[in-house]
Amino acid sequence: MKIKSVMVVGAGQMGAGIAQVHAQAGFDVVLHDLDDDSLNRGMAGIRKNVSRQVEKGRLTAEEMEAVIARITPSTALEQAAGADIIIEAIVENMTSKTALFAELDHLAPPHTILASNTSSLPITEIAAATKRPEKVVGMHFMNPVPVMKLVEIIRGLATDDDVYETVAELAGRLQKTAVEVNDFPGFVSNRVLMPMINEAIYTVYEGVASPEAVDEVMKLGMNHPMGPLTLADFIGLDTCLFIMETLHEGFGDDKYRPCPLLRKYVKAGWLGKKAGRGFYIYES
Ligand SMILES: CC(=O)CC(=O)SCCNC(=O)CCNC(=O)[C@H](O)C(C)(C)COP(=O)(O)OP(=O)(O)OC[C@H]1O[C@@H](n2cnc3c(N)ncnc32)[C@H](O)[C@@H]1OP(=O)(O)O
Ligand SMILES: NC(=O)C1=CN([C@@H]2O[C@H](COP(=O)(O)OP(=O)(O)OC[C@H]3O[C@@H](n4cnc5c(N)ncnc54)[C@H](OP(=O)(O)O)[C@@H]3O)[C@@H](O)[C@H]2O)C=CC1
Repeated sequence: MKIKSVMVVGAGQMGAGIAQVHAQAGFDVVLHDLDDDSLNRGMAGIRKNVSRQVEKGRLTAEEMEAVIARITPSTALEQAAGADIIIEAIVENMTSKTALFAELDHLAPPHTILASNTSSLPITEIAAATKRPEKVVGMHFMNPVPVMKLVEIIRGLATDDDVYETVAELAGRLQKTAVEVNDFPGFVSNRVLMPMINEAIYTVYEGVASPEAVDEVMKLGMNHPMGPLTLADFIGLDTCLFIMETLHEGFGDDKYRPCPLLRKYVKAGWLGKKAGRGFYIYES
């Protein structure tokens, strides 16, 4: 199937990035969120990102306006009726995602692919909330979406080969590389990345070193572009905790136990960069 129209649900840091890369690749995109404030924040982030490309001389001001004009912000989920693919990027919570997928299943035409950008939750379980599990797939973009080349594509138990091919081809049209993985908690990316971040948080919790020192060790010693605590703040500490909980529960293995300091920060509302405070303090 050739994708022509795209809907992205959730206009947070990932949803906005996903809408941006599709608009830049020439697709018409509906960007949905629950309220106008979230949509305005998402659209402002997109404008800021695309205008950086104008400053760097890669796009003209007219091209920038054309990219932004291809994105229609909307609070009406009924727009699902016009989409060939819907990419969900709402909060990393199974109850919220299954409720949304059940609703999308009612609103979208039978041919529409329902994709989830989940970081860790089982695609098979999300698919079971619909009557079209064969058309449900994981399409896991990396943050920041406009920069990172990978899309991890996750096959649920029932995902059709055609659906996998269509989504892999779509990733190619976005200039990204698709990597196929099977449906296990955390897939590959977060099964490997998140325990490293959780362990870095333990080193701070146990007083082994300050956040700055931990980050410096990993940047200078391992050539990571960001230290793990800066990266955790960048991802969002709520999302990091959700992912660790999914790994812990999914494998039943205590090696995935979320660090108590991570829980404490999330309870305090210190969610990282998006909240202005996490392991570091950010100016708005
Ligand atoms: C949790 C999950 O489920 C999965 C995940 O996503 S895990 C997170 C995966 N992501 C990472 O690991 C990111 C690690 N960090 C990095 O790769 C780099 O620090 C970075 C790309 C974010 C920034 O790179 P940098 O060299 O330090 O900064 P900088 O020179 O300012 O930026 C490099 C480019 O990225 C762009 N960029 C930086 N931050 C950006 C953002 N938030 N949004 C969009 N573009 C951004 C810049 O405009 C610049 O673009 P050009 O090369 O086209 O000029
Ligand atoms: N952060 C990251 O680095 C990565 C995250 N992901 C995954 O992407 C998803 C989104 O993460 P991220 O963008 O960071 O999160 P954010 O918190 O930045 O954004 C989530 C957005 O979804 C909105 N939302 C919540 N529930 C609904 C709903 N039922 N319908 C429509 N919109 C809704 C939120 O609105 P409000 O604020 O009003 O609640 C918010 O605007 C998660 O599944 C996450 O695991 C994947 C790769 C990387």
